[in-house]
Amino acid sequence: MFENIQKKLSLAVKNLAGKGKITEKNIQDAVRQVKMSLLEADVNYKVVKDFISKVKEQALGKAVLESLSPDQEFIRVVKNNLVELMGGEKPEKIIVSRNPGFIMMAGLQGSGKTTTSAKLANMYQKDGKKPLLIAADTYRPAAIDQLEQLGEQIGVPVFTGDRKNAVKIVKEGKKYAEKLLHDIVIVDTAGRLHIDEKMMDELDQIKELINPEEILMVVDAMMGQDAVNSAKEFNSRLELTGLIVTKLDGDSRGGVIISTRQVTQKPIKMVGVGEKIEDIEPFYADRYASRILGMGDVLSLIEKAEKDIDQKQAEEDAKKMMEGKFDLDDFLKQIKQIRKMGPLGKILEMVPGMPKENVDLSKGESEMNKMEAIISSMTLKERRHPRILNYSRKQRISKGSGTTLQDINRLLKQYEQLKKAMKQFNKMGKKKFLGKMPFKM
Ligand SMILES: Nc1nc2c(ncn2[C@@H]2O[C@H](COP(=O)(O)OP(=O)(O)OP(=O)(O)O)[C@@H](O)[C@H]2O)c(=O)[nH]1
Repeated sequence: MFENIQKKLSLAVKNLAGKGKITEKNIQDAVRQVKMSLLEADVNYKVVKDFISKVKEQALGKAVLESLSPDQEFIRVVKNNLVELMGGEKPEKIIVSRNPGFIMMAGLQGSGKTTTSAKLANMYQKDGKKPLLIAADTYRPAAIDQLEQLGEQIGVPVFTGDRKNAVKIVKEGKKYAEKLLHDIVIVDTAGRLHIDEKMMDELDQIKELINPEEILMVVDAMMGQDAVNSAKEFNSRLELTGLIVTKLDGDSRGGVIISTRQVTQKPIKMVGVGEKIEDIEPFYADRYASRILGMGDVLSLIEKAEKDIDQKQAEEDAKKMMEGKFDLDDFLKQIKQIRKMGPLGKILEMVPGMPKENVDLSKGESEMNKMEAIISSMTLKERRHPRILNYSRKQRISKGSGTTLQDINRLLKQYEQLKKAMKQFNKMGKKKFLGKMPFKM
């Protein structure tokens, strides 16, 4: 699946590798390839156009993350936008809150509607619910037999009524469900090869009758632009609540996911990934974006890089601190890092072995503000070598930071004490060090 898109994109970004930064000129080719790939995957032209201009704007304006190369950065931007295009990172759930709650299934013939109805029933049954299937696809009589067989296979009852009049079947099925206390009712409606007025009329009547919480259109991923057009029509007539895209396991072009979502503005709630009854899963836009881009390794690397930058820095700083090698610049970085985590006092409580009494960092936010202001007013040289801080330098800093000379001296004292304490801590090992402390941990 998605192979075409993957190959094209791989080629396009390969040409970006080795370039120093992202410019209009060097992404031209990659942008064109992304555009072609999406168009070839049957994504609607207008959707592609908007997508491309957004990606371009973001990629160009962006400072490349330190640990990423421009090609990786470009993929990152494309991926983030793809995820957004497909509805964001969180999968949207099918919501059934009433008792019984009705799910109405709609879609063209052969889209996988009957199979998907059974898959859903099976899913709910496994979840401890008591589902009922209503077979209202009278247009293709074999569909009723098919649903009966599937129902038997999964042990979920199937209401078939007189097998002739869909509206009547649903009406009786509803009563049946209420009587037998089924909590979720899934109605398999008729499909046609093409949308026609008679079918839509029937769907309207069924909708009126059951007032469904979910109206899900089943769309075949292999159907390309036809699927998109029919989704648009179904939605304008029935007001869908979501889509289920089937056959994503096959050789389909994944563009249907993007286009149907865009054209209807309705979420993809589930996807069908095989013919077996268990082959249904929630839709994770994130995963599909990765699959579309076909760069699993690069993408996980990018994600890791994003997370690691802070982490690596923190580890390096911590190591420096433990060795007593940190300067005031590191001290400032630590303060900033700590501030991100929350109130200082709380954090210090969590640090075992922190010499709270000797180094009084726990005076709270205002103290931290002062510290930050003081160090920020120093030159880099002063931060690296605090020993050069003579009276006139301190006076300048005091003015610049709006603090007193005492504040500055206190900070320097604390810094020296912490440095000493850390060195000692590192040399002795935690156990011995704590034994020397005037308080118990
Ligand atoms: N590979 C694959 N096949 C699927 C999937 N979902 C459904 N199918 C197959 O698609 C074919 C058509 O599915 P049906 O459920 O009969 O289609 P339908 O939409 O109910 O068709 P009508 O009842 O005629 O409207 C069947 O052979 C299913 O096994 C899927 O996610 N992956």
